[in-house]
Amino acid sequence: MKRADLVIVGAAILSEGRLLSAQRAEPPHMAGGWELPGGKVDPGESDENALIRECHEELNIKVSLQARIGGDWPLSNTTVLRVWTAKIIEGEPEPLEHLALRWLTPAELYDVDWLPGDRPVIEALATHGLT
Ligand SMILES: Nc1nc2c([nH]c(=O)n2[C@H]2C[C@H](O)[C@@H](COP(=O)(O)OP(=O)(O)OP(=O)(O)O)O2)c(=O)[nH]1
Repeated sequence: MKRADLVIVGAAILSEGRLLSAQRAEPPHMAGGWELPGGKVDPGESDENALIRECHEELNIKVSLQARIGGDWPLSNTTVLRVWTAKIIEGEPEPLEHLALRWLTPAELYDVDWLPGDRPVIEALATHGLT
């Protein structure tokens, strides 16, 4: 099996039993879809540091990572998504690079239009519980 060329890291940020979802602003074919905050791991950077950096750049918060959810979630033939649950240790999330942010309770988990690659992850998170 081919190793993934590109690793995307995503944060399932949890607070008071809710999950933070973020609405993509670009590219045009993904704009409006909802995702977990995160992004590409830079060369030489650890997955964990990339995720902490992305949360700061995108949301202006400091997070601490908790549990890995699953393994490599495929996004395409060459890209995988790796997900950690996270807690906010400083700041209030601001949509610096997203169209909107929304906190979802367990009952609201499927109220947003998740990007296709995220849907199995959201199911795993529902099983994990939003704590
Ligand atoms: N961050 C994030 N990206 C996701 C998720 N699901 C999913 O399919 N993607 C896709 C969207 C993008 O094609 C890619 C992430 O790229 P990005 O553009 O967010 O990464 P980045 O912040 O490092 O961006 P840039 O420096 O290239 O602008 O992964 C998800 O839950 N979170």
